[in-house]
Amino acid sequence: MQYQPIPSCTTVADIDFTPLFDQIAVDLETHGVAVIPEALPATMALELYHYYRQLNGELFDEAGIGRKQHFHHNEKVRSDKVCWIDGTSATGERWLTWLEMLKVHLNRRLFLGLFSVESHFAHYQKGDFYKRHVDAFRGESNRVLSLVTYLNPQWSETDGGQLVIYHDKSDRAGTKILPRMGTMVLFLSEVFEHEVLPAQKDRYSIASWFRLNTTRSDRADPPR
Ligand SMILES: O=C(O)CCC(=O)C(=O)O
Ligand SMILES: [Fe+2]
Repeated sequence: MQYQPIPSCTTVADIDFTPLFDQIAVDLETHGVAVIPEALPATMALELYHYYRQLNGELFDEAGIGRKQHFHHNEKVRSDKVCWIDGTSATGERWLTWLEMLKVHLNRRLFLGLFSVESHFAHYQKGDFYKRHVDAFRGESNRVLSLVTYLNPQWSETDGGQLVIYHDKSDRAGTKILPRMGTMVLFLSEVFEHEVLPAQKDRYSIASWFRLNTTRSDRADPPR
């Protein structure tokens, strides 16, 4: 189905996100995973898509693996390029505000104790992939909840680039999701292994992680 933008007279402030946030909460509570097509309103999705595309790779880095002193690049595992989203652009700021609203809602509904969120725009070029992995290792990281939002106006099976979510260690087939504009996928970061199959054309997405607070009085723990 073609992605239908909502009328341009509608602004994000007019949109009631409660039904979407409720659906996310129910799906996470029931399955630990939520897959919601056309979740992000077109006004927001298109703004993010156009803003990060027009940067033309400026501010983008090769994606890495691990955090802090364990951080390294490994193009055998992943080959996409990423741009961390911060509040220095109006677009980035609006996106972070939206994530904050979702965080507050999920904390109220599910008592997850989510404290902060980090988010990057990712560009996979033809042939790029991300091998099977988890976003957080039990006890080692404070990433609790992963959210991937897709920003591709046209995408079909033959374009590859599916996200595959594996339900347990022995699951070989997984559930495949096409990275279509507005689709959101959420899952518990420590629980679900997943991978991105090689994309056959440019693939755009935003990955976000909600984190617990591990700040101690003697050690600050900034988002990344
Ligand atoms: O883009 C996707 O579908 C998932 C990306 C991912 O797994 C990650 O960045 O950790
Ligand atoms: Fe991941």
